[in-house]
Amino acid sequence: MSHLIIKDLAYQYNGTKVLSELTLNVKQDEIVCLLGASGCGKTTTLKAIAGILQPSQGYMSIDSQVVNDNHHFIAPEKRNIGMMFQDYALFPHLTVSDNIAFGLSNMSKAQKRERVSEMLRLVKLDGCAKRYPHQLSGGQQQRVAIARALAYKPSLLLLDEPFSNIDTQVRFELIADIRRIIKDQQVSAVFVTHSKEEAFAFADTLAVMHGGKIAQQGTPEQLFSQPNSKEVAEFLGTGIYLTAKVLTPTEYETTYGVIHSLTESKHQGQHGVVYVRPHHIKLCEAEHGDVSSQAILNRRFIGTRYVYKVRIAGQELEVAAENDRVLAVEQPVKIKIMPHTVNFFED
Ligand SMILES: Nc1ncnc2c1ncn2[C@@H]1O[C@H](COP(=O)(O)OP(=O)(O)OP(=O)(O)O)[C@@H](O)[C@H]1O
Repeated sequence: MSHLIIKDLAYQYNGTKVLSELTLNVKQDEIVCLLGASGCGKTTTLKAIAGILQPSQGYMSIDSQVVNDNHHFIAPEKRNIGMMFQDYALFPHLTVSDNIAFGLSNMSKAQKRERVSEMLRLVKLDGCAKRYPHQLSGGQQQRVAIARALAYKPSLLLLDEPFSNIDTQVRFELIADIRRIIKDQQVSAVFVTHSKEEAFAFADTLAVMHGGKIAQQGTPEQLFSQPNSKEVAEFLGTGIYLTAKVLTPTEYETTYGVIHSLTESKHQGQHGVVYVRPHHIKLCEAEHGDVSSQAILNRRFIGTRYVYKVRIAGQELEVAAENDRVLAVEQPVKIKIMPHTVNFFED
Protein backbone atom coordinates (compact mmCIF):
# COMPACT_ATOMS: atom_id res chain seq x y z
CA MET A 1 0.00 0.00 0.00
CA SER A 2 1.28 3.44 -0.88
CA HIS A 3 1.49 5.95 1.89
CA LEU A 4 1.78 9.07 -0.26
CA ILE A 5 0.10 9.00 -3.66
CA ILE A 6 0.42 11.91 -6.06
CA LYS A 7 -1.24 11.83 -9.49
CA ASP A 8 -1.01 14.40 -12.29
CA LEU A 9 -0.10 17.30 -10.05
CA ALA A 10 0.32 20.72 -11.67
CA TYR A 11 1.52 24.03 -10.28
CA GLN A 12 2.49 27.35 -11.80
CA TYR A 13 4.13 30.48 -10.42
CA ASN A 14 2.57 33.58 -12.00
CA GLY A 15 1.51 31.67 -15.10
CA THR A 16 4.82 29.81 -15.53
CA LYS A 17 4.38 26.02 -15.32
CA VAL A 18 6.73 24.48 -12.76
CA LEU A 19 5.03 21.12 -12.11
CA SER A 20 2.91 19.30 -14.65
CA GLU A 21 1.51 15.74 -14.65
CA LEU A 22 3.72 14.92 -11.65
CA THR A 23 3.09 11.41 -10.37
CA LEU A 24 4.88 9.96 -7.34
CA ASN A 25 4.32 7.06 -4.94
CA VAL A 26 5.94 6.67 -1.55
CA LYS A 27 5.32 3.37 0.23
CA GLN A 28 4.91 2.87 3.97
CA ASP A 29 8.33 3.33 5.67
CA GLU A 30 10.02 4.20 2.38
CA ILE A 31 12.53 7.04 1.98
CA VAL A 32 12.28 8.56 -1.51
CA CYS A 33 14.76 11.10 -2.77
CA LEU A 34 13.76 13.76 -5.30
CA LEU A 35 16.77 14.44 -7.50
CA GLY A 36 17.11 16.79 -10.42
CA ALA A 37 18.83 19.84 -11.86
CA SER A 38 18.59 23.14 -10.04
CA GLY A 39 15.23 24.80 -10.62
CA CYS A 40 13.45 21.63 -11.81
CA GLY A 41 10.80 21.92 -9.08
CA LYS A 42 11.97 19.76 -6.15
CA THR A 43 11.24 22.29 -3.40
CA THR A 44 7.96 23.22 -5.08
CA THR A 45 6.96 19.54 -4.93
CA LEU A 46 7.78 19.39 -1.18
CA LYS A 47 5.76 22.57 -0.60
CA ALA A 48 2.80 21.07 -2.49
CA ILE A 49 2.99 17.91 -0.34
CA ALA A 50 3.17 20.04 2.81
CA GLY A 51 0.16 22.09 1.66
CA ILE A 52 2.18 25.34 1.78
CA LEU A 53 1.06 25.96 -1.79
CA GLN A 54 -2.08 24.81 -3.53
CA PRO A 55 -1.67 22.91 -6.82
CA SER A 56 -3.80 24.04 -9.75
CA GLN A 57 -4.63 20.43 -10.58
CA GLY A 58 -4.03 16.88 -9.42
CA TYR A 59 -4.70 14.32 -6.70
CA MET A 60 -2.79 13.69 -3.50
CA SER A 61 -3.45 11.40 -0.55
CA ILE A 62 -1.44 10.79 2.61
CA ASP A 63 -2.13 7.65 4.61
CA SER A 64 -5.34 7.07 2.56
CA GLN A 65 -6.68 10.56 3.38
CA VAL A 66 -7.26 12.74 0.32
CA VAL A 67 -5.45 16.03 1.01
CA ASN A 68 -5.77 17.50 -2.47
CA ASP A 69 -8.06 17.03 -5.45
CA ASN A 70 -10.71 19.09 -7.27
CA HIS A 71 -12.90 19.17 -4.14
CA HIS A 72 -10.45 19.01 -1.21
CA PHE A 73 -7.53 21.02 0.06
CA ILE A 74 -6.39 20.08 3.55
CA ALA A 75 -4.47 22.84 5.38
CA PRO A 76 -0.79 22.18 6.22
CA GLU A 77 -1.37 21.91 9.99
CA LYS A 78 -3.95 19.14 9.43
CA ARG A 79 -1.68 16.95 7.28
CA ASN A 80 0.42 15.53 10.14
CA ILE A 81 3.68 16.15 8.29
CA GLY A 82 7.08 16.69 9.91
CA MET A 83 9.56 18.98 8.17
CA MET A 84 13.29 19.42 8.34
CA PHE A 85 15.24 21.99 6.35
CA GLN A 86 18.89 22.80 5.74
CA ASP A 87 19.06 25.74 8.14
CA TYR A 88 17.71 23.56 11.02
CA ALA A 89 15.25 26.35 11.98
CA LEU A 90 15.63 25.64 15.70
CA PHE A 91 14.37 28.34 18.05
CA PRO A 92 17.55 30.00 19.36
CA HIS A 93 15.97 31.12 22.66
CA LEU A 94 14.70 27.62 23.56
CA THR A 95 16.73 24.76 25.03
CA VAL A 96 17.12 21.48 23.17
CA SER A 97 14.29 19.94 25.27
CA ASP A 98 11.97 22.87 24.67
CA ASN A 99 12.73 22.84 20.94
CA ILE A 100 11.78 19.15 20.78
CA ALA A 101 8.66 19.71 22.92
CA PHE A 102 7.51 22.67 20.81
CA GLY A 103 4.95 20.85 18.63
CA LEU A 104 3.57 18.60 21.39
CA SER A 105 0.63 20.81 22.26
CA ASN A 106 -1.91 18.05 22.89
CA MET A 107 0.05 16.27 25.60
CA SER A 108 0.16 16.56 29.38
CA LYS A 109 3.41 17.81 30.97
CA ALA A 110 4.36 14.28 32.02
CA GLN A 111 3.67 12.87 28.53
CA LYS A 112 5.74 15.68 26.98
CA ARG A 113 8.65 14.94 29.35
CA GLU A 114 8.46 11.25 28.48
CA ARG A 115 8.35 11.88 24.71
CA VAL A 116 11.22 14.41 24.84
CA SER A 117 13.42 11.94 26.80
CA GLU A 118 12.57 9.20 24.30
CA MET A 119 13.52 11.45 21.38
CA LEU A 120 16.75 12.59 23.09
CA ARG A 121 17.75 8.93 23.57
CA LEU A 122 16.86 8.18 19.94
CA VAL A 123 19.13 10.93 18.59
CA LYS A 124 21.82 10.22 21.23
CA LEU A 125 21.72 13.68 22.78
CA ASP A 126 20.63 12.70 26.30
CA GLY A 127 23.33 14.91 27.84
CA CYS A 128 22.40 18.04 25.87
CA ALA A 129 18.79 18.61 27.03
CA LYS A 130 19.51 21.93 28.74
CA ARG A 131 21.78 23.39 26.09
CA TYR A 132 20.79 26.09 23.60
CA PRO A 133 21.20 25.61 19.81
CA HIS A 134 24.31 27.85 19.61
CA GLN A 135 26.04 25.50 22.08
CA LEU A 136 25.73 22.56 19.64
CA SER A 137 27.64 21.53 16.50
CA GLY A 138 25.88 21.60 13.10
CA GLY A 139 25.40 17.82 13.21
CA GLN A 140 23.96 17.97 16.75
CA GLN A 141 21.59 20.76 15.72
CA GLN A 142 20.44 18.62 12.82
CA ARG A 143 19.77 15.74 15.26
CA VAL A 144 17.64 18.06 17.39
CA ALA A 145 15.78 19.14 14.24
CA ILE A 146 15.00 15.51 13.35
CA ALA A 147 13.95 14.80 16.95
CA ARG A 148 11.60 17.78 16.86
CA ALA A 149 10.18 16.76 13.47
CA LEU A 150 9.54 13.19 14.68
CA ALA A 151 8.39 14.00 18.24
CA TYR A 152 4.69 14.30 17.40
CA LYS A 153 4.75 11.10 15.31
CA PRO A 154 4.08 12.56 11.86
CA SER A 155 2.80 10.21 9.20
CA LEU A 156 5.20 11.68 6.66
CA LEU A 157 8.53 13.47 6.95
CA LEU A 158 9.77 16.04 4.40
CA LEU A 159 13.47 16.89 4.31
CA ASP A 160 14.81 19.70 2.10
CA GLU A 161 18.60 19.56 1.70
CA PRO A 162 19.05 18.70 5.39
CA PHE A 163 22.75 17.88 5.11
CA SER A 164 24.06 20.68 2.90
CA ASN A 165 25.37 22.75 5.85
CA ILE A 166 27.20 19.80 7.40
CA ASP A 167 30.93 19.34 7.02
CA THR A 168 31.70 16.63 4.46
CA GLN A 169 33.77 14.65 6.98
CA VAL A 170 30.83 14.01 9.29
CA ARG A 171 28.05 14.26 6.72
CA PHE A 172 27.91 10.59 5.82
CA GLU A 173 27.96 9.49 9.46
CA LEU A 174 25.04 11.85 10.13
CA ILE A 175 23.20 10.57 7.04
CA ALA A 176 23.54 6.97 8.29
CA ASP A 177 22.40 8.04 11.78
CA ILE A 178 19.34 9.96 10.57
CA ARG A 179 18.39 7.13 8.20
CA ARG A 180 18.54 4.72 11.16
CA ILE A 181 16.37 7.07 13.25
CA ILE A 182 13.73 7.39 10.49
CA LYS A 183 13.69 3.62 9.91
CA ASP A 184 13.45 3.05 13.66
CA GLN A 185 10.36 5.30 13.81
CA GLN A 186 8.83 3.60 10.73
CA VAL A 187 7.94 6.85 9.06
CA SER A 188 7.82 7.49 5.30
CA ALA A 189 9.96 10.34 4.03
CA VAL A 190 10.53 12.49 0.96
CA PHE A 191 13.99 13.97 0.77
CA VAL A 192 15.44 16.61 -1.57
CA THR A 193 19.10 16.93 -2.39
CA HIS A 194 21.45 18.06 -5.16
CA SER A 195 23.92 15.35 -4.28
CA LYS A 196 23.72 11.90 -5.85
CA GLU A 197 26.07 10.54 -3.17
CA GLU A 198 23.74 11.74 -0.40
CA ALA A 199 20.77 10.31 -2.26
CA PHE A 200 22.40 6.89 -2.64
CA ALA A 201 23.36 6.83 1.06
CA PHE A 202 20.03 8.04 2.44
CA ALA A 203 17.17 6.92 0.20
CA ASP A 204 15.54 3.59 -0.64
CA THR A 205 14.41 4.82 -4.05
CA LEU A 206 15.25 7.81 -6.21
CA ALA A 207 12.78 9.87 -8.22
CA VAL A 208 14.56 11.85 -10.92
CA MET A 209 12.71 15.05 -11.85
CA HIS A 210 12.82 16.61 -15.29
CA GLY A 211 10.52 19.07 -17.02
CA GLY A 212 8.26 19.45 -13.97
CA LYS A 213 7.51 15.74 -13.63
CA ILE A 214 9.06 12.56 -12.28
CA ALA A 215 11.01 11.16 -15.22
CA GLN A 216 11.71 7.84 -13.44
CA GLN A 217 11.48 6.36 -9.97
CA GLY A 218 13.42 3.29 -8.84
CA THR A 219 16.40 2.00 -6.88
CA PRO A 220 19.79 3.50 -7.79
CA GLU A 221 20.69 0.17 -9.47
CA GLN A 222 17.52 0.23 -11.61
CA LEU A 223 18.09 3.82 -12.69
CA PHE A 224 21.71 3.13 -13.61
CA SER A 225 21.08 -0.09 -15.48
CA GLN A 226 17.72 0.80 -17.11
CA PRO A 227 17.31 4.57 -17.44
CA ASN A 228 14.09 5.21 -19.36
CA SER A 229 15.36 8.42 -20.98
CA LYS A 230 18.54 10.18 -21.94
CA GLU A 231 17.85 12.82 -19.27
CA VAL A 232 17.86 10.20 -16.50
CA ALA A 233 21.00 8.51 -17.87
CA GLU A 234 22.82 11.85 -18.09
CA PHE A 235 21.65 13.02 -14.68
CA LEU A 236 23.14 9.95 -13.01
CA GLY A 237 26.58 10.56 -14.46
CA THR A 238 28.72 11.64 -17.40
CA GLY A 239 29.03 9.59 -20.56
CA ILE A 240 29.08 9.79 -24.34
CA TYR A 241 26.61 8.75 -27.01
CA LEU A 242 27.68 6.41 -29.81
CA THR A 243 25.44 5.61 -32.75
CA ALA A 244 24.68 1.92 -32.65
CA LYS A 245 22.77 -0.93 -34.23
CA VAL A 246 21.50 -3.79 -32.11
CA LEU A 247 23.03 -6.86 -33.82
CA THR A 248 21.90 -9.57 -31.40
CA PRO A 249 20.22 -9.32 -27.97
CA THR A 250 23.66 -8.82 -26.38
CA GLU A 251 25.73 -7.17 -29.16
CA TYR A 252 25.73 -3.55 -30.32
CA GLU A 253 27.64 -2.47 -33.41
CA THR A 254 29.37 0.93 -33.11
CA THR A 255 32.27 2.74 -34.80
CA TYR A 256 34.35 1.68 -31.78
CA GLY A 257 33.68 -2.02 -32.35
CA VAL A 258 31.01 -4.36 -31.07
CA ILE A 259 29.92 -3.67 -27.48
CA HIS A 260 28.83 -6.71 -25.47
CA SER A 261 25.97 -6.24 -23.05
CA LEU A 262 25.54 -8.19 -19.83
CA THR A 263 21.75 -8.07 -20.26
CA GLU A 264 19.54 -8.89 -23.23
CA SER A 265 17.94 -6.23 -25.42
CA LYS A 266 14.48 -6.45 -27.00
CA HIS A 267 15.52 -3.99 -29.73
CA GLN A 268 17.24 -6.40 -32.10
CA GLY A 269 17.76 -4.88 -35.58
CA GLN A 270 17.02 -1.33 -34.39
CA HIS A 271 19.20 1.74 -34.80
CA GLY A 272 19.81 4.30 -32.07
CA VAL A 273 22.48 5.39 -29.61
CA VAL A 274 24.21 3.78 -26.65
CA TYR A 275 25.21 5.88 -23.62
CA VAL A 276 28.67 4.80 -22.46
CA ARG A 277 29.98 5.82 -19.05
CA PRO A 278 33.70 6.48 -18.48
CA HIS A 279 34.26 3.47 -16.20
CA HIS A 280 33.27 1.17 -19.07
CA ILE A 281 35.98 2.62 -21.31
CA LYS A 282 39.55 1.37 -21.35
CA LEU A 283 42.34 3.45 -22.92
CA CYS A 284 45.01 1.39 -24.71
CA GLU A 285 48.23 2.72 -26.18
CA ALA A 286 48.20 3.11 -30.00
CA GLU A 287 50.86 3.68 -32.64
CA HIS A 288 51.41 7.19 -34.03
CA GLY A 289 49.65 7.38 -37.40
CA ASP A 290 46.99 4.82 -36.45
CA VAL A 291 43.89 6.39 -38.03
CA SER A 292 41.47 4.89 -35.50
CA SER A 293 43.30 6.39 -32.50
CA GLN A 294 42.81 9.72 -30.73
CA ALA A 295 45.16 11.91 -28.76
CA ILE A 296 44.92 12.51 -25.02
CA LEU A 297 43.83 16.14 -24.61
CA ASN A 298 44.99 16.54 -21.01
CA ARG A 299 45.46 14.59 -17.81
CA ARG A 300 45.14 15.22 -14.09
CA PHE A 301 46.25 13.29 -11.04
CA ILE A 302 43.50 12.57 -8.50
CA GLY A 303 45.58 10.98 -5.76
CA THR A 304 45.27 7.31 -6.57
CA ARG A 305 45.36 7.48 -10.38
CA TYR A 306 45.27 9.68 -13.44
CA VAL A 307 42.18 10.89 -15.26
CA TYR A 308 42.61 11.54 -18.99
CA LYS A 309 40.47 13.77 -21.15
CA VAL A 310 39.80 12.28 -24.60
CA ARG A 311 37.52 13.13 -27.50
CA ILE A 312 35.32 10.24 -28.58
CA ALA A 313 32.81 10.60 -31.43
CA GLY A 314 33.11 14.39 -31.15
CA GLN A 315 32.39 14.43 -27.39
CA GLU A 316 34.93 15.10 -24.66
CA LEU A 317 35.05 12.76 -21.67
CA GLU A 318 37.32 12.19 -18.71
CA VAL A 319 38.37 8.56 -18.34
CA ALA A 320 40.28 7.20 -15.36
CA ALA A 321 43.03 4.66 -16.01
CA GLU A 322 45.13 2.35 -13.87
CA ASN A 323 48.57 3.60 -12.93
CA ASP A 324 50.56 0.66 -14.29
CA ARG A 325 51.55 2.77 -17.30
CA VAL A 326 51.15 6.56 -17.22
CA LEU A 327 50.00 8.02 -20.52
CA ALA A 328 51.28 11.34 -21.87
CA VAL A 329 49.32 14.32 -23.16
CA GLU A 330 48.94 14.09 -26.97
CA GLN A 331 49.81 10.40 -26.86
CA PRO A 332 47.59 8.42 -29.29
CA VAL A 333 45.26 5.96 -27.57
CA LYS A 334 42.64 3.46 -28.68
CA ILE A 335 39.27 3.16 -27.05
CA LYS A 336 38.06 -0.22 -25.85
CA ILE A 337 34.55 -0.51 -24.48
CA MET A 338 34.26 -3.22 -21.87
CA PRO A 339 31.20 -5.51 -21.55
CA HIS A 340 28.53 -3.88 -19.36
CA THR A 341 24.77 -3.43 -19.05
CA VAL A 342 24.28 -1.30 -22.15
CA ASN A 343 21.91 1.71 -22.07
CA PHE A 344 20.36 1.86 -25.55
CA PHE A 345 17.97 4.54 -26.82
CA GLU A 346 16.31 3.92 -30.18
CA ASP A 347 16.12 6.67 -32.83
N1 LIG B 1 8.03 32.16 -5.29
C1 LIG B 1 8.35 31.96 -6.57
N2 LIG B 1 7.91 32.80 -7.55
C2 LIG B 1 8.21 32.59 -8.85
N3 LIG B 1 8.97 31.55 -9.29
C3 LIG B 1 9.45 30.69 -8.36
C4 LIG B 1 9.17 30.86 -6.97
N4 LIG B 1 9.78 29.85 -6.29
C5 LIG B 1 10.41 29.10 -7.23
N5 LIG B 1 10.21 29.61 -8.47
C6 LIG B 1 10.72 29.04 -9.73
O1 LIG B 1 10.16 27.74 -9.89
C7 LIG B 1 11.12 26.82 -10.41
C8 LIG B 1 11.27 25.63 -9.47
O2 LIG B 1 11.79 26.08 -8.22
P1 LIG B 1 12.18 25.07 -7.05
O3 LIG B 1 12.67 25.89 -5.90
O4 LIG B 1 11.04 24.16 -6.81
O5 LIG B 1 13.35 24.26 -7.74
P2 LIG B 1 14.41 23.24 -7.09
O6 LIG B 1 14.44 22.05 -8.00
O7 LIG B 1 14.08 23.00 -5.66
O8 LIG B 1 15.72 24.11 -7.24
P3 LIG B 1 17.10 24.06 -6.40
O9 LIG B 1 17.66 22.68 -6.65
O10 LIG B 1 17.93 25.13 -7.06
O11 LIG B 1 16.77 24.33 -4.97
C9 LIG B 1 12.40 27.61 -10.61
O12 LIG B 1 12.46 28.00 -11.95
C10 LIG B 1 12.21 28.82 -9.70
O13 LIG B 1 12.89 29.93 -10.22
